[in-house]
Amino acid sequence: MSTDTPVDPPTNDKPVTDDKPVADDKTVADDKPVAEAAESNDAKQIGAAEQEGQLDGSSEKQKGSALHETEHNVEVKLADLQADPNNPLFSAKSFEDLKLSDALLKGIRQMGFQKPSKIQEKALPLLLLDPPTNMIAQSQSGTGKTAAFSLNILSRIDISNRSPQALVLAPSRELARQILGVITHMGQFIDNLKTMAAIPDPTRRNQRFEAQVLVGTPGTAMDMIRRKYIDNTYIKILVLDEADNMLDQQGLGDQCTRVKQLLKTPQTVLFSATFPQKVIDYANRFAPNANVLTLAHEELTIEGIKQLYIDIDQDTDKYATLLKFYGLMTQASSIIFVRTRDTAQQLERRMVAEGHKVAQLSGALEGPDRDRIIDQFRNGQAKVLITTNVLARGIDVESVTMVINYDVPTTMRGEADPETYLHRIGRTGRFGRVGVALTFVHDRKSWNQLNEIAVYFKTDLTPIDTSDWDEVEEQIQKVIKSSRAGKSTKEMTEIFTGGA
Ligand SMILES: Nc1ncnc2c1ncn2[C@@H]1O[C@H](COP(=O)(O)OP(=O)(O)OP(=O)(O)O)[C@@H](O)[C@H]1O
Repeated sequence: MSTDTPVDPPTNDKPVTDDKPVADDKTVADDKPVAEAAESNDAKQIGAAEQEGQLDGSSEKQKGSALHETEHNVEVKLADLQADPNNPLFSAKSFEDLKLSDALLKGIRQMGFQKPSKIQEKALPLLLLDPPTNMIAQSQSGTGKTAAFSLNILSRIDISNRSPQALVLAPSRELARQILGVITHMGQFIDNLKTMAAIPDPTRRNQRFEAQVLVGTPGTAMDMIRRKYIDNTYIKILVLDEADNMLDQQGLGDQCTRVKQLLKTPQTVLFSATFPQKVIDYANRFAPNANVLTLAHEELTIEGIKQLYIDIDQDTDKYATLLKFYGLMTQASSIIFVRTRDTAQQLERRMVAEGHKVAQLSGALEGPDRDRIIDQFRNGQAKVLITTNVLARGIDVESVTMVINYDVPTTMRGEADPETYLHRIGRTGRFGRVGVALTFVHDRKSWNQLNEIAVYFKTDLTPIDTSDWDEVEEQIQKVIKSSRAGKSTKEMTEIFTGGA
């Protein structure tokens, strides 16, 4: 039974100056404890800073721990997926059709993008409308939402003006750094473009943010605007990435609202893979009269992610089971999600003491440590990352082939949390790749929670047959090995049903 305490602010967003902060810098726990009853185990089939170089690894593909295969192979498979009208990566148009500047087209090509995805093709023309119109847009994890809103920003800014004109807010410093990396990379051929991070940074004190594009976390952005280090006069685009998450959390939602109130009627753009009903009304008020692109929740699961679960006798056996997967976890990169900071720290200590190489990142760490750890994970120096929900959303590391839900994701009230499940597993299987998502259940309660998630998404989760570990290993290995070859879902299903 776990009695650990959580409280993991997603932004770790402390004021960056040494003056007294203007406002309380509220932070919100990203994971909360749930009193776990040791209930009977009865699992059944579950059905139905100034950015000149690279800030966060996202501007260069770092394949440190990816499996090797030819780029040609990947591109052929991706082209197939992008030619299928039912696939979220499909588009009928080319980037040239989207009326982007030559500098942007060059940037996109430099990033290796051949064709837009569905969300890019649909959202961009609406975002670029004149007069600017608000947008609420949803698309599956890993389908290129960042590029969609970044291309709008980079098309709209007036480069002759050095003042901030676009502000992107994200729920974690890691995601803010990643988005900044994407925008900077994409805009590298735009002369005189300046981009900067508005995240807690003790090395920057009392300095103004002179850049056309700012990407930050809500608390810091709010604080910096109030102290006039960010000039709000010309900010004409406000983007909330992972918008449902930010608007739904009391602290972050308040901060986002304050930021918006400090701006003069910006084009307000909300993006996420999930928009649960409970935040839709708030989203509509936050971005009034928006063009809306949404999906039904049955459409949200990504085909390339093979969803498995393992039924473990009791909580105390979870650790032993985890270790059985260690070999598979280190084949490429893996993320282990746990509910609380304490579990993350304990798991790290135990695994390291037993000679395993793992890294751990939670909101308990200071910003520079967080940056170091995520960068090590991106470049493959660390292959196994233990983390909390702080990294559940948005993080894009293409070598991640396996996600383990050591704890089933739950809300603060201990109910199943389908949205967090979807975001967590979406750290793999990105943009046409495949991956494995494995969830541990260890009692009736966790089984019920996972079942609720499966029913919500109308998706099937495959149980792992623990009577033959060699077979389990072989099956997972087949998926992992095919992970960058765009293996089709049909082929993956065959692997797990013995048909291959
Ligand atoms: N048109 C494209 N062609 C090829 N790759 C692309 C294209 N657009 C985006 N990508 C790549 O796809 C990956 C996922 O993109 P991104 O991180 O924007 O997804 P997302 O939709 O924001 O996911 P999440 O919901 O998890 O935040 C990135 O590595 C990005 O470089």
